[in-house]
Amino acid sequence: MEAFEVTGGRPLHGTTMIYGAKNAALPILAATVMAEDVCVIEGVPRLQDVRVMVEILRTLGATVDWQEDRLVIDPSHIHSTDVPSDLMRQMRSSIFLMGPLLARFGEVRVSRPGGCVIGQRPIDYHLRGMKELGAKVEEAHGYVRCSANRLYGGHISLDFPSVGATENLMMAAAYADGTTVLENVAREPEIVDLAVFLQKCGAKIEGAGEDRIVITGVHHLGGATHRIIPDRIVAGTIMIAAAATEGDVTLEGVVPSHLGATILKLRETGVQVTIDRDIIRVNSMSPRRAVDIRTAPFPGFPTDLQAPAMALLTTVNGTSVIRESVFEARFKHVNELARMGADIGVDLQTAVIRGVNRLTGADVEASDLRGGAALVVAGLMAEGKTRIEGLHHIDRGYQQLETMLRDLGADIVRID
Ligand SMILES: CC(=O)N[C@H]1[C@@H](OP(=O)(O)OP(=O)(O)OC[C@H]2O[C@@H](n3ccc(=O)[nH]c3=O)[C@H](O)[C@@H]2O)O[C@H](CO)[C@@H](O)[C@@H]1O
Ligand SMILES: C=C(OP(=O)(O)O)C(=O)O
Repeated sequence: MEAFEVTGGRPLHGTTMIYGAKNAALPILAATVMAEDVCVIEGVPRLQDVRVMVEILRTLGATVDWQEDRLVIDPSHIHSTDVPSDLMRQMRSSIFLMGPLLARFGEVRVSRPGGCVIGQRPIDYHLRGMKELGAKVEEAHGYVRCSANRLYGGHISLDFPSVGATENLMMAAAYADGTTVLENVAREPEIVDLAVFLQKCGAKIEGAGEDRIVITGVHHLGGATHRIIPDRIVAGTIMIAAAATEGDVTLEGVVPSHLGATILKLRETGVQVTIDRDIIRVNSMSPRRAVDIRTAPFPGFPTDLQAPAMALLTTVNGTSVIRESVFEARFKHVNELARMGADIGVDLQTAVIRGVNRLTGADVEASDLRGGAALVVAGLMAEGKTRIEGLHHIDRGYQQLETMLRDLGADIVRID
């Protein structure tokens, strides 16, 4: 079994370039099945989830070729609308095939998606939305089949601004007859990126990035060339790791406005963060302070950075409180951080972190993607050696995290 071996205590120093966002690339790759011509998607990160999405597209009949960091996708020979359940199980983002396949081909068959186990993660908003657009939804034997001769514009208001449901419904509505109004939708930058890609293909979408999106359906989407936005969660993870190791790191190729809440919180802890166009520098030479964090949909503090932020807070002076308001079970990293000497109490969705003098290296296991990243941050801070198992979770969302960190001076190796 693969593991990371991290010897802590080395401040991160240097410059790193941030690659394309997993959470933007995955819905955009799924959306290419709606195009009638070749699409070129640039800046695609080489991650496990992307490999699974490529395999799904190929299984459906698309031609997909890697050219450096580019994916060239020809969807013109898609012959199946049935996403195999072994691929569905491998990641949450497989659900993004539902809207595009249904809209373009009139039917889709999927099973419940897999992904990080951080809560129940139902797909009821997705299904209710598809029904609102005129689809027949049948669930049996663990499969969901949606069908419709044509989808029709509708008025849908989400109970919670779900990122995935916003994206799935926006894609479906792009190909429906008439106008769709989506309300109480998510405003994440990845939603804007998906809308920009769809617009390049010919879709008519207004309001992406706000809480109300209006889509006027079209009957043809062409191909397009599109570059994926930089990964704000990877950037945030590196910023937190720099702060946690009292380092000095410059990130290039970022969009600082995507990281507003993260920058504010880091500054509140006493870390110096400077911004110059698409460059962020994190300098953390002085002692840090405890802070309280509440995760929330964008522009709030991202739930995907909750675990790495918790690792950082384990050794700051005072007591920090983290409230996880997006997912009901996203504290699995707490027990592993405790093995390393962290003092954290959890009550439902609230964690109270009492700062300790230092963490000590231990054998720990990642049980989800960002929880895994938190253990890496903790390992970089800890005295001695930390061995982190469960790398398949981390590899879902970080492109060779160990190489990126080693280039910044960390002592981290992947061992078998
Ligand atoms: C591939 C991708 O982009 N993943 C991101 C996406 O996940 P994902 O799109 O799965 O997250 P959602 O925004 O949909 O989930 C938010 C909350 O809504 C609930 N919910 C969602 C859909 C639904 O049909 N019913 C329902 O109850 C979920 O259980 C959760 O409690 O947004 C999350 C919240 O920012 C991030 O942590 C994930 O990294
Ligand atoms: C939870 C995440 O991913 P997914 O939605 O793909 O499980 C994540 O990226 O942190």
